[in-house]
Amino acid sequence: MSTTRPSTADRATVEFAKNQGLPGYSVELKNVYKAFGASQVLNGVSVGFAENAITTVLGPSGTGKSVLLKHVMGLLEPDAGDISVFGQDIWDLKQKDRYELRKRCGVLFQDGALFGSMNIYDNVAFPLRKHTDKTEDEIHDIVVARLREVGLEQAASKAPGEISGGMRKRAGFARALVLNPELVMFDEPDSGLDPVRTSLLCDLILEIHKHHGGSYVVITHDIASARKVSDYVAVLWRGRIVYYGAAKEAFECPDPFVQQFLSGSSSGPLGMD
Ligand SMILES: Nc1ncnc2c1ncn2[C@@H]1O[C@H](COP(=O)(O)OP(=O)(O)OP(=O)(O)O)[C@@H](O)[C@H]1O
Repeated sequence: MSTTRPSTADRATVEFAKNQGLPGYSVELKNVYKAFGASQVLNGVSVGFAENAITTVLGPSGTGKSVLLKHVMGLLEPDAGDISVFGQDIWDLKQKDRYELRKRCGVLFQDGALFGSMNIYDNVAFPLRKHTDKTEDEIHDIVVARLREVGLEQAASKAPGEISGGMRKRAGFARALVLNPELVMFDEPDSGLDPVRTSLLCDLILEIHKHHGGSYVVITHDIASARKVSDYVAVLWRGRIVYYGAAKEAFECPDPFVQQFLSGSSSGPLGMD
């Protein structure tokens, strides 16, 4: 008897994960569509991001990876489709509740998105001062611990402009972690870093994930980073998830597009368009 291989869309659903005895998903997108004017960027995206695991969303430049991330953050509203975070449909929530939900999520933007007018310590302390009633002593302990974790204890008093791009990313990572988020999203953490610093940042992501757990979503087009950090891989192309699976399987996937993309080859269905 032949068994039918489940489709990418099936494999990325909560129901499938439950049936397979796999962990559930912190985030689930079902048939999400988004256009900007005539440009259809998300064209029926269905994918889940597993609890307590690192999922990488890979895809060529301009394919909508950052747009996808902004939908998960509730920063962009889909034209159609459902987005649930921690089991709650974010667009069914009142704005106040969506805001509360967002506090359970940390984001590391491409450039760290630090406030240029604040030193590194104050940047990392900012979410604690804004969203909690903690005393300055309590905030101090948390900020110092987080800065130590990312190797920036000595840079606490520096301005973002006085440290390197890699250090800014690490500071952004420390800030993304201060509220103990259950979901952390990384928008191209490797952009602008040389291969050695990219590899070190990947080590840091793995180490901190091992220590704190949670659901991590890494958006990138860097295959080496994906190989290093991923438990699961989702490949986004032309507004759809064309592949979803365990990282080990992904790199052996026979699909010509996935193979071309994951091997970085110039021959295959993916061109410059
Ligand atoms: N707010 C917006 N208004 C109009 N178009 C947008 C907006 N945000 C994104 N786009 C368009 O959506 C498309 C996808 O952009 P996105 O930044 O998500 O790509 P990406 O896959 O993250 O690319 P890269 O890997 O190069 O960062 C692009 O054509 C972009 O111009």
